[in-house]
Amino acid sequence: MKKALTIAGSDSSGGAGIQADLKAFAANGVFGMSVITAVTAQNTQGVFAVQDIDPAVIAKQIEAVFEDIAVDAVKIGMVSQIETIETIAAGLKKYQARNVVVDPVMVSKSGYHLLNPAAESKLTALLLPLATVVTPNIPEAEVITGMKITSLKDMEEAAKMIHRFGPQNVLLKGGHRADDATDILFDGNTFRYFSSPRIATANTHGTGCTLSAAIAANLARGYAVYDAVALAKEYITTAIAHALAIGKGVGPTHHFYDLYKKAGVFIDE
Ligand SMILES: Nc1ncnc2c1ncn2[C@@H]1O[C@H](COP(=O)(O)OP(=O)(O)O)[C@@H](O)[C@H]1O
Ligand SMILES: Cc1ncc(COP(=O)(O)O)c(N)n1
Repeated sequence: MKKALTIAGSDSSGGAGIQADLKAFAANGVFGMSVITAVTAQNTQGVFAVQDIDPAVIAKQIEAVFEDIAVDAVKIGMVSQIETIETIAAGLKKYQARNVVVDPVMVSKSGYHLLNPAAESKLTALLLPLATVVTPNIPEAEVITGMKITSLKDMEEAAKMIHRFGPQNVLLKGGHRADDATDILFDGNTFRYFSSPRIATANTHGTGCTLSAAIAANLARGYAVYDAVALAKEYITTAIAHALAIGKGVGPTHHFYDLYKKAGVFIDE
């Protein structure tokens, strides 16, 4: 079985972060492992506290995994602080990690800064060059590029600018626009579009985490980047279409819809 590692923050409500990644790994057929960068006290309504993990302990988690197990892909999510980013970059280089998907998580849907704004340029400088695919949403792409993004043309322009920071591929997600949910993949030469109708739902907690983890799982299984993204886009669309109205706020995506359906489990219980 292929093995994927998530390096990210814990979401106590299970909808985003490490928890979403491990569910997406399992549902996409890979063995999931985790390096926890921060513990958040979070639910569908907001983020209430964050404890960043000591960088020495992050380094040890990375070491414990890579010294023992062959890692087929890595997904990076919430990275909190400058020292966290430096530690992760050093670890990925030391172990020559491959199939690295960087989700440049900055601000939660509830408006909480999961990345210290002082660390934004560090993330761009140290993690983007190590990425096989970087997956910014529109607000993150605006921070990375400094440009305002409204149209698909703007998204293409921003993807080009982000590519100059060194990732092999940029997947600029269009979830935050009003139109169809169109994501753009740029490999330095060609733009490819992944589109789905916008699903009318309030429950989109963890969509970015889920998508990037599914891409990492597909890369671990040997899919080329385009196919890994195409399959992950199908996965996230199904997961959003059947998102769960859990909690009082923005509910999580449904990771096991297809499996539950096959098993005859009453999925909306
Ligand atoms: N309402 C929606 N309907 C269909 N797809 C969506 C919807 N919202 C987001 N997506 C898709 O979910 C994925 C995550 O996108 P986005 O919400 O932009 O990321 P993030 O969670 O990082 O803010 C993308 O593929 C995006 O197109
Ligand atoms: C620990 C953690 N990591 C990431 C996110 C972003 O979630 P989203 O995918 O909804 O933007 C989050 N809310 N919490």
